[in-house]
Amino acid sequence: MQSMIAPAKVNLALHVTGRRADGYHLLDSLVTFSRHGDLLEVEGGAEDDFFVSGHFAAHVPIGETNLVTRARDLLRETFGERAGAPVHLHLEKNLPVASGIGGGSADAAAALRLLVRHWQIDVDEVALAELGLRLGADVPMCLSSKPLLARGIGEALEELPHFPALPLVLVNPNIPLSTPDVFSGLERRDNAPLPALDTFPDAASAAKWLEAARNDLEEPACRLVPQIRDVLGALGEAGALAARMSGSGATCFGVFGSPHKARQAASILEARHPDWFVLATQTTAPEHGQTEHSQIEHDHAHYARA
Ligand SMILES: C[C@@](CO)(OP(=O)(O)O)[C@H](O)COP(=O)(O)OP(=O)(O)OC[C@H]1O[C@@H](n2ccc(N)nc2=O)[C@H](O)[C@@H]1O
Ligand SMILES: Nc1ncnc2c1ncn2[C@@H]1O[C@H](COP(=O)(O)OP(=O)(O)O)[C@@H](O)[C@H]1O
Repeated sequence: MQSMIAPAKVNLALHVTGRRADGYHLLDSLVTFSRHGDLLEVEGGAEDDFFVSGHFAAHVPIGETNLVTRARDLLRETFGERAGAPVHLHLEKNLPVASGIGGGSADAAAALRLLVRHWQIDVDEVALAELGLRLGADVPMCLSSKPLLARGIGEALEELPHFPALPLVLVNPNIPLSTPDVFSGLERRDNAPLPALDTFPDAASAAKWLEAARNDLEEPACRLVPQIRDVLGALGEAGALAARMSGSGATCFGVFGSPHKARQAASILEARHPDWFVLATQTTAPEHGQTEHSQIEHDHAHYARA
């Protein structure tokens, strides 16, 4: 059996800078990945099957739209016989679904990596990213899972080799948000790109830089789910140096000065808001991309009572 973490993606900043003729938006986004995520396991079997467990399993679509089985089928379509042997796939769904932290995209990226390894298919990183893009705009960045700048529709990636690991608290009010609905609500699509990136020696300097950056999707997302403002306010009250929404929401993150402060804030938020998803975590350093993840971290995750 082989397994891999599918880490949560956090858009620390996301500027919408234009729109392509096909309707996809042009982005300029600073993206990091968390130590926590879903877990995907693969092993050979007599026939294909796919099983989902974990706190958010009930929210995962099973069938043709699932991004894990779509990744498997895309590899079969592309590599034929070489990807022929049946596989058992098990997804432990720990991240909220449709929540702006790319859980489905991360699952797809983990499935591509694990299956390519399982079937011993020789495919280079560029070709794998091209396959990933066919599953979703966020899949190439999830294949990297390192701190990076994402441009184009999210597929033009520039890794940031010196980005620090940031202590974060992720909070979701347990309300799913549809990505296309949030993009549709944008009032402006020609916003300025990200401010110039500095070197960030620590969390405080990253939080300072965030003051001059935005998530342009925050406004339309808040119109659809006003509780996002409550989440941002609660993160601020719990001591976050900066608090923003990730992706198309509704998950927000707070940046904290130390892992200890992040855990303390998560405990406060859990006590005050037992119906929210709260997770104290840390972003991965540049030397820890998806290929190096081996073990999921379950500690300090608080899942709202269903
Ligand atoms: C907004 C972001 C930011 O990282 O994250 P999430 O909120 O999904 O986590 C991504 O751009 C989401 O990427 P992903 O979720 O893979 O998008 P896709 O499946 O390719 O597209 C879903 C829909 O989102 C819209 N879309 C997506 C990406 C993009 N650059 N422009 C868009 O307009 C389109 O309406 C598209 O039909
Ligand atoms: N393995 C999966 N996990 C989560 N969502 C999935 C998966 N496969 C398909 N989906 C679909 O993808 C959509 C986006 O989910 P997700 O990637 O969690 O959103 P976001 O990128 O906004 O965090 C969901 O509405 C869900 O129906």
